[in-house]
Amino acid sequence: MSPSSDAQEYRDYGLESLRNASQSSLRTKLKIFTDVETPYAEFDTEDSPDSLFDEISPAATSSLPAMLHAPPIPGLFFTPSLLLPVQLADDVTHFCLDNYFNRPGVNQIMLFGVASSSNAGAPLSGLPPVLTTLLSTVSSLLEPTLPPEIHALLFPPNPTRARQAILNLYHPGEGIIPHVDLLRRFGDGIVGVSFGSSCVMEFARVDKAADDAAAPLQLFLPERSIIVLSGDARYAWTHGIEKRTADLVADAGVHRVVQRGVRLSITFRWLLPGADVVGQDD
Ligand SMILES: O=C(O)CCC(=O)C(=O)O
Ligand SMILES: [Fe+2]
Repeated sequence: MSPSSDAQEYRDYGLESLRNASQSSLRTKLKIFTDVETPYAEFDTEDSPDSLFDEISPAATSSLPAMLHAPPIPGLFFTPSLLLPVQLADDVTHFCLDNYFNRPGVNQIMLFGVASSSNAGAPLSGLPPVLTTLLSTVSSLLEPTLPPEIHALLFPPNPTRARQAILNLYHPGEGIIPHVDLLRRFGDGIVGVSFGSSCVMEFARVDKAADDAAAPLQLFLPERSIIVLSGDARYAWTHGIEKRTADLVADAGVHRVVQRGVRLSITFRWLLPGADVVGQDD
């Protein structure tokens, strides 16, 4: 599927109601544009399509158990056994909680890293060192499991685009409405890491008339796991997380209930040209 305008995106993917949901519950977002030369922070309480969180509405589990393995969605890559080292996951979690989620009500942070124009070979800079370490570890972990072109899409040797890291903090009972990441703002190749708690991510066809549009596919994301969305998984399927306090998982034929704890996710996305202008919110 080729990217279309955001207007169509809202119509087709239900993001209008997502916007409304976030308007009724303005949450404080801290938007930090990081750049080695000119770091600064901007507090932003405006609504934007990045505010996808739901209010707490605890429910039990869904009736359908989630899978432990990647559902057959082209461009979705997930290896359940591929986990970040515990020490790095702890370091990232503590750094983020201490530095970004240390004020009440903040549950979403956006950080931006840019390629250094003077040193094309340097890693993307501007992100805090713990996140550049995270990126390089994720790159090494994923390399043997991903098709080379997908690895190169996510981790090009000489990045030319700015990278956004969006940090989302979920308490049990919170979720994120099914959505396609903004088409005009973000490019192809998205990588997400879970910290602190597992959750179940649901995928649904954007095209409701498609043969496989019947029921959303549910994937269990353990803490420290890594998920990659590209191609159809990025453009032709929505992803979301149900507001639940626990998830039902099918594990070798046995159904398990997995309680949710506080989950931090870090999602890296490429900003499209022009989308890195400060304050531009579509
Ligand atoms: O929490 C997650 O893993 C998903 C976050 C997400 O989809 C987003 O911020 O667009
Ligand atoms: Fe998303």
